Amino acid sequence: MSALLEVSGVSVSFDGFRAINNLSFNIGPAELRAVIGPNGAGKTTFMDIVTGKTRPDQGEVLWGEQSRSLLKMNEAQIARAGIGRKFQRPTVFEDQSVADNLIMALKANRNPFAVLGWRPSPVSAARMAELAAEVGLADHVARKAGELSHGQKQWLEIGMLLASAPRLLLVDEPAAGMTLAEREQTTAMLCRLAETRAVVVVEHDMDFVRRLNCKVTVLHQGSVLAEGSLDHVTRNPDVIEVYLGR
Ligand SMILES: Nc1ncnc2c1ncn2[C@@H]1O[C@H](COP(=O)(O)OP(=O)(O)OP(=O)(O)O)[C@@H](O)[C@H]1O
Repeated sequence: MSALLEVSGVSVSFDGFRAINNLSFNIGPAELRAVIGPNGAGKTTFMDIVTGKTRPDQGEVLWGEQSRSLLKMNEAQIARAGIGRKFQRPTVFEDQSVADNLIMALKANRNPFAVLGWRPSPVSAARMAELAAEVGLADHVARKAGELSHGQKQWLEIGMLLASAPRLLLVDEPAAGMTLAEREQTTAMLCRLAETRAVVVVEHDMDFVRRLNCKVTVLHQGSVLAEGSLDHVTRNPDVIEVYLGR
Protein backbone atom coordinates (compact mmCIF):
# COMPACT_ATOMS: atom_id res chain seq x y z
CA MET A 1 0.00 0.00 0.00
CA SER A 2 1.55 3.30 -1.01
CA ALA A 3 1.28 6.20 1.40
CA LEU A 4 -1.19 9.05 1.08
CA LEU A 5 0.97 11.26 3.30
CA GLU A 6 4.70 10.78 3.61
CA VAL A 7 6.60 12.84 6.15
CA SER A 8 10.36 12.33 5.86
CA GLY A 9 13.24 13.82 7.77
CA VAL A 10 11.26 16.87 8.86
CA SER A 11 12.74 19.26 11.40
CA VAL A 12 11.61 22.63 12.64
CA SER A 13 13.09 24.89 15.29
CA PHE A 14 11.57 27.82 17.13
CA ASP A 15 14.20 30.24 18.42
CA GLY A 16 16.82 27.48 18.36
CA PHE A 17 14.55 24.89 20.07
CA ARG A 18 13.94 21.80 17.91
CA ALA A 19 10.21 21.17 18.21
CA ILE A 20 10.26 18.60 15.38
CA ASN A 21 13.42 16.58 15.02
CA ASN A 22 13.99 14.49 11.90
CA LEU A 23 10.38 13.26 11.98
CA SER A 24 9.41 10.55 9.50
CA PHE A 25 6.20 8.60 9.15
CA ASN A 26 3.55 7.63 6.63
CA ILE A 27 -0.22 7.53 6.60
CA GLY A 28 -2.08 5.18 4.25
CA PRO A 29 -5.05 6.24 2.09
CA ALA A 30 -7.77 4.63 4.23
CA GLU A 31 -6.22 4.43 7.63
CA LEU A 32 -7.12 5.44 11.15
CA ARG A 33 -4.06 6.54 13.11
CA ALA A 34 -3.75 7.83 16.64
CA VAL A 35 -0.89 10.18 17.50
CA ILE A 36 -0.07 10.38 21.18
CA GLY A 37 2.78 11.76 23.25
CA PRO A 38 3.55 13.99 26.23
CA ASN A 39 2.92 17.72 26.25
CA GLY A 40 5.34 19.47 23.94
CA ALA A 41 6.09 16.29 21.95
CA GLY A 42 5.35 18.10 18.69
CA LYS A 43 1.85 16.81 17.87
CA THR A 44 0.36 20.23 17.12
CA THR A 45 3.46 21.34 15.26
CA PHE A 46 3.22 18.19 13.12
CA MET A 47 -0.36 19.14 12.16
CA ASP A 48 0.73 22.73 11.56
CA ILE A 49 3.38 21.49 9.13
CA VAL A 50 1.01 19.19 7.24
CA THR A 51 -1.58 21.95 6.86
CA GLY A 52 0.97 24.56 5.75
CA LYS A 53 0.73 26.74 8.84
CA THR A 54 4.36 26.11 9.81
CA ARG A 55 7.20 25.63 7.34
CA PRO A 56 9.84 23.09 8.32
CA ASP A 57 13.54 23.94 8.14
CA GLN A 58 14.35 20.55 6.64
CA GLY A 59 12.69 17.48 5.20
CA GLU A 60 9.86 16.70 2.85
CA VAL A 61 6.10 16.22 3.14
CA LEU A 62 4.65 14.41 0.12
CA TRP A 63 1.00 13.99 -0.73
CA GLY A 64 -1.08 11.68 -2.90
CA GLU A 65 -0.34 9.36 -5.79
CA GLN A 66 1.77 11.97 -7.51
CA SER A 67 3.85 12.64 -4.39
CA ARG A 68 3.25 16.38 -4.57
CA SER A 69 5.24 18.39 -2.08
CA LEU A 70 2.93 20.05 0.44
CA LEU A 71 5.77 22.38 1.30
CA LYS A 72 5.27 24.13 -2.03
CA MET A 73 1.60 24.84 -1.28
CA ASN A 74 -0.06 27.43 0.94
CA GLU A 75 -2.75 26.60 3.52
CA ALA A 76 -5.65 27.14 1.11
CA GLN A 77 -4.06 24.99 -1.59
CA ILE A 78 -3.42 22.21 0.92
CA ALA A 79 -7.05 22.34 2.06
CA ARG A 80 -8.20 22.17 -1.55
CA ALA A 81 -5.82 19.27 -2.20
CA GLY A 82 -7.88 17.29 0.35
CA ILE A 83 -6.56 17.84 3.86
CA GLY A 84 -9.08 18.91 6.50
CA ARG A 85 -8.25 19.87 10.06
CA LYS A 86 -10.55 19.76 13.04
CA PHE A 87 -9.30 21.95 15.87
CA GLN A 88 -10.08 21.10 19.47
CA ARG A 89 -12.70 23.81 19.98
CA PRO A 90 -15.73 23.57 17.74
CA THR A 91 -16.21 26.61 15.50
CA VAL A 92 -19.73 26.39 14.16
CA PHE A 93 -22.15 29.24 13.47
CA GLU A 94 -24.19 29.06 16.67
CA ASP A 95 -27.10 31.20 15.43
CA GLN A 96 -27.56 29.13 12.31
CA SER A 97 -29.29 25.78 12.04
CA VAL A 98 -27.36 22.55 11.64
CA ALA A 99 -28.65 22.41 8.06
CA ASP A 100 -27.47 25.94 7.31
CA ASN A 101 -24.04 25.28 8.78
CA LEU A 102 -23.66 22.24 6.55
CA ILE A 103 -25.01 24.07 3.51
CA MET A 104 -22.61 26.95 4.13
CA ALA A 105 -19.75 24.46 4.21
CA LEU A 106 -20.94 22.91 0.94
CA LYS A 107 -21.23 26.35 -0.58
CA ALA A 108 -17.81 27.49 0.62
CA ASN A 109 -16.35 24.36 -0.86
CA ARG A 110 -17.87 25.09 -4.25
CA ASN A 111 -16.63 28.63 -4.52
CA PRO A 112 -15.19 30.57 -1.61
CA PHE A 113 -16.24 33.88 -3.20
CA ALA A 114 -19.84 32.91 -3.91
CA VAL A 115 -21.06 33.22 -0.33
CA LEU A 116 -23.64 35.92 -0.98
CA GLY A 117 -26.88 35.30 -2.81
CA TRP A 118 -26.44 31.55 -2.99
CA ARG A 119 -29.55 29.38 -2.70
CA PRO A 120 -29.38 25.70 -1.86
CA SER A 121 -30.28 23.47 -4.80
CA PRO A 122 -32.08 20.13 -4.36
CA VAL A 123 -28.69 18.47 -4.89
CA SER A 124 -27.05 20.39 -2.07
CA ALA A 125 -30.08 19.78 0.18
CA ALA A 126 -29.67 16.04 -0.42
CA ARG A 127 -25.93 16.25 0.19
CA MET A 128 -26.56 18.23 3.38
CA ALA A 129 -28.88 15.47 4.62
CA GLU A 130 -26.23 12.88 3.79
CA LEU A 131 -23.59 14.81 5.73
CA ALA A 132 -25.92 15.21 8.72
CA ALA A 133 -26.59 11.46 8.71
CA GLU A 134 -22.87 10.70 8.40
CA VAL A 135 -22.15 12.57 11.63
CA GLY A 136 -25.19 11.37 13.55
CA LEU A 137 -27.18 14.62 13.30
CA ALA A 138 -29.96 13.53 10.93
CA ASP A 139 -32.58 14.22 13.61
CA HIS A 140 -31.16 17.64 14.48
CA VAL A 141 -30.88 19.47 11.13
CA ALA A 142 -33.49 22.09 12.06
CA ARG A 143 -31.95 22.93 15.44
CA LYS A 144 -29.74 25.92 15.98
CA ALA A 145 -26.11 24.84 16.28
CA GLY A 146 -25.88 26.80 19.53
CA GLU A 147 -28.44 24.46 21.12
CA LEU A 148 -26.37 21.35 20.42
CA SER A 149 -24.30 19.61 23.08
CA HIS A 150 -20.53 20.03 22.95
CA GLY A 151 -20.15 16.61 21.32
CA GLN A 152 -22.83 17.32 18.73
CA LYS A 153 -21.08 20.59 17.83
CA GLN A 154 -17.87 18.65 17.29
CA TRP A 155 -19.73 16.25 14.99
CA LEU A 156 -21.29 19.15 13.12
CA GLU A 157 -17.86 20.59 12.50
CA ILE A 158 -16.65 17.22 11.26
CA GLY A 159 -19.67 17.19 8.92
CA MET A 160 -18.69 20.66 7.70
CA LEU A 161 -15.18 19.43 6.99
CA LEU A 162 -16.59 16.42 5.11
CA ALA A 163 -18.38 18.85 2.80
CA SER A 164 -15.08 19.35 1.02
CA ALA A 165 -14.56 15.57 0.69
CA PRO A 166 -11.12 15.50 2.33
CA ARG A 167 -8.85 12.49 1.77
CA LEU A 168 -7.13 13.15 5.08
CA LEU A 169 -8.80 14.43 8.25
CA LEU A 170 -6.63 15.65 11.12
CA VAL A 171 -8.61 15.65 14.35
CA ASP A 172 -7.25 17.31 17.49
CA GLU A 173 -8.37 15.85 20.84
CA PRO A 174 -11.95 14.97 19.87
CA ALA A 175 -12.75 13.33 23.22
CA ALA A 176 -12.07 16.43 25.32
CA GLY A 177 -15.23 17.63 27.06
CA MET A 178 -17.43 14.84 25.71
CA THR A 179 -19.71 12.59 27.71
CA LEU A 180 -19.00 8.86 27.72
CA ALA A 181 -21.86 8.22 25.29
CA GLU A 182 -20.57 10.96 22.97
CA ARG A 183 -17.09 9.50 23.09
CA GLU A 184 -18.41 6.11 22.09
CA GLN A 185 -20.32 7.59 19.18
CA THR A 186 -17.27 9.60 18.16
CA THR A 187 -15.07 6.51 18.14
CA ALA A 188 -17.56 4.70 15.93
CA MET A 189 -17.80 7.72 13.63
CA LEU A 190 -14.03 8.09 13.25
CA CYS A 191 -13.64 4.36 12.55
CA ARG A 192 -16.36 4.57 9.91
CA LEU A 193 -14.87 7.70 8.30
CA ALA A 194 -11.48 5.99 8.10
CA GLU A 195 -12.93 3.24 5.91
CA THR A 196 -12.86 5.62 2.96
CA ARG A 197 -10.24 8.23 3.89
CA ALA A 198 -7.28 8.70 6.19
CA VAL A 199 -8.06 9.96 9.67
CA VAL A 200 -5.32 11.04 12.08
CA VAL A 201 -6.45 11.59 15.67
CA VAL A 202 -4.27 13.43 18.20
CA GLU A 203 -5.51 12.40 21.63
CA HIS A 204 -4.37 12.20 25.25
CA ASP A 205 -7.27 10.09 26.48
CA MET A 206 -5.94 6.53 26.43
CA ASP A 207 -9.36 4.90 26.86
CA PHE A 208 -10.49 6.73 23.76
CA VAL A 209 -7.35 5.68 21.86
CA ARG A 210 -7.92 2.09 22.93
CA ARG A 211 -11.44 2.17 21.53
CA LEU A 212 -10.14 3.47 18.20
CA ASN A 213 -8.32 0.14 17.94
CA CYS A 214 -5.82 1.41 15.39
CA LYS A 215 -2.10 1.86 14.83
CA VAL A 216 -0.60 4.35 17.25
CA THR A 217 2.36 6.68 16.71
CA VAL A 218 4.03 7.95 19.88
CA LEU A 219 5.87 11.25 19.49
CA HIS A 220 8.50 12.47 21.90
CA GLN A 221 10.77 15.48 21.48
CA GLY A 222 9.64 15.88 17.90
CA SER A 223 10.42 12.34 16.72
CA VAL A 224 8.66 8.99 16.58
CA LEU A 225 9.44 7.16 19.80
CA ALA A 226 7.35 4.06 19.07
CA GLU A 227 4.74 2.86 16.61
CA GLY A 228 2.34 -0.08 16.45
CA SER A 229 -0.74 -1.33 18.26
CA LEU A 230 -1.64 0.38 21.54
CA ASP A 231 -0.63 -2.77 23.44
CA HIS A 232 2.70 -2.80 21.64
CA VAL A 233 3.56 0.84 22.34
CA THR A 234 2.30 0.82 25.92
CA ARG A 235 4.67 -2.07 26.71
CA ASN A 236 7.63 -0.10 25.35
CA PRO A 237 9.81 0.93 28.34
CA ASP A 238 10.71 4.26 26.69
CA VAL A 239 7.03 5.10 26.23
CA ILE A 240 6.32 4.14 29.84
CA GLU A 241 9.12 6.35 31.04
CA VAL A 242 8.37 9.50 29.04
CA TYR A 243 4.59 9.32 28.81
CA LEU A 244 2.66 6.69 30.70
CA GLY A 245 4.63 6.34 33.88
CA ARG A 246 4.36 9.93 34.98
N1 LIG B 1 5.35 29.09 17.55
C1 LIG B 1 6.16 28.57 18.47
N2 LIG B 1 7.16 29.29 19.01
C2 LIG B 1 7.99 28.76 19.93
N3 LIG B 1 7.88 27.50 20.40
C3 LIG B 1 6.89 26.74 19.91
C4 LIG B 1 5.98 27.23 18.93
N4 LIG B 1 5.11 26.22 18.64
C5 LIG B 1 5.47 25.16 19.40
N5 LIG B 1 6.53 25.48 20.16
C6 LIG B 1 7.22 24.56 21.08
O1 LIG B 1 7.45 23.37 20.39
C7 LIG B 1 7.26 22.23 21.22
C8 LIG B 1 6.22 21.32 20.60
O2 LIG B 1 4.94 21.93 20.77
P1 LIG B 1 3.58 21.28 20.28
O3 LIG B 1 2.52 22.27 20.59
O4 LIG B 1 3.72 20.83 18.88
O5 LIG B 1 3.47 20.02 21.24
P2 LIG B 1 2.20 19.09 21.50
O6 LIG B 1 2.70 17.68 21.41
O7 LIG B 1 1.10 19.46 20.60
O8 LIG B 1 1.85 19.41 23.01
P3 LIG B 1 0.40 19.40 23.77
O9 LIG B 1 0.08 17.96 24.02
O10 LIG B 1 0.71 20.13 25.03
O11 LIG B 1 -0.58 20.10 22.89
C9 LIG B 1 6.84 22.78 22.59
O12 LIG B 1 7.99 22.81 23.41
C10 LIG B 1 6.35 24.18 22.28
O13 LIG B 1 6.56 25.04 23.37
